[in-house]
Amino acid sequence: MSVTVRVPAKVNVQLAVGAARPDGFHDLANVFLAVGLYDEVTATPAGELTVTCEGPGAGQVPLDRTNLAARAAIALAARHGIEPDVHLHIAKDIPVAGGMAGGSADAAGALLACDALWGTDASREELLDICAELGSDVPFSLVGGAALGTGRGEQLRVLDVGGEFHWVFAVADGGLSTPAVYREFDRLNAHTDVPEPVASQRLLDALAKGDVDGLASLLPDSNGLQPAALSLFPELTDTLAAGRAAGALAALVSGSGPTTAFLTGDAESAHTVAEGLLASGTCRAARVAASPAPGATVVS
Ligand SMILES: C[C@](O)(CO)[C@H](O)COP(=O)(O)OP(=O)(O)OC[C@H]1O[C@@H](n2ccc(N)nc2=O)[C@H](O)[C@@H]1O
Ligand SMILES: Nc1ncnc2c1ncn2[C@@H]1O[C@H](COP(=O)(O)OP(=O)(O)OP(=O)(O)O)[C@@H](O)[C@H]1O
Repeated sequence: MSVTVRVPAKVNVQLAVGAARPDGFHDLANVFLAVGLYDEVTATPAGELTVTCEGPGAGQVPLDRTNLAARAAIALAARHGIEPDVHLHIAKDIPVAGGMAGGSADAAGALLACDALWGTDASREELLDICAELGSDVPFSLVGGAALGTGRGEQLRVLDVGGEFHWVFAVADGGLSTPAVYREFDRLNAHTDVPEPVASQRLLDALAKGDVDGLASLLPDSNGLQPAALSLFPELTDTLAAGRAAGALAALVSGSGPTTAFLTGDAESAHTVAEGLLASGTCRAARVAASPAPGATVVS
């Protein structure tokens, strides 16, 4: 018997970043929105813990116990006093090291798949606790939809979304390391009094109403990590400009980057913007996706 779980990618429609805390993390007001690009994680009984991965960028994904999906299986097994003897297969469609929480999605997917396979029957609360131990983005990958993440992003409040939003994601040539982007944020703000991060009520209202133009007007300044990502990856400025020129309502760096996100008016304009981005030669691939998307879900 095998269990397969489908898990979405995310875009941060707001990422307000506070000053570095003593533990090195940053307090956030992180407005997560799940988007319809998915990884699938399949858990199958095995003699020992093994991981395989297929799909774009699979070569960059570690297949040992550092893989976030493997770490999720180990954490669940340890809590229940069993061995993590499972084969995890990851069918990857979320860009790797792209700021779209691909590794976090695999962790949430593996957790749910192993829980079903092993019959450990963990409560939602226990699953969310394990997710938070694995990484700041992992709880949201489990929950999906839209949520405000505070603390380091792991404390979630579910948000209302009143309509569909249509996106294009431009995949860059190369990746960015999340810790490196936060370090660059610290360097750029070394002489600044960084304010407490707060969620924008106007942005939450736009999400709740499904107000595409309202959301578009707020996105250009909504990602506090964008200056750091652009400083480390200056070519992204050209990608953002190309997407705007192709008709996107708004353009921003997705999370820590280097994937860039473009909000469009409808599904048809998303395809037009994707074509324009590809033709511009400023990205490696352009993916169309709608939001909100459901969180980690058992599909078979
Ligand atoms: C950029 C985002 O993707 C936005 O959602 C997240 O904040 C990153 O979440 P993540 O990849 O799950 O990050 P974690 O695995 O928890 O942490 C990786 C590293 O990112 C930095 N980090 C992460 C989250 C946070 N609130 N402050 C940080 O400074 C720390 O250097 C940390 O060592
Ligand atoms: N299951 C996994 N899938 C992808 N990368 C993984 C996985 N497990 C560990 N990693 C490592 O994590 C790094 C970051 O990958 P990931 O795709 O999660 O980045 P990201 O989408 O930028 O993350 P985030 O948006 O949460 O900051 C990779 O370079 C890889 O070395």
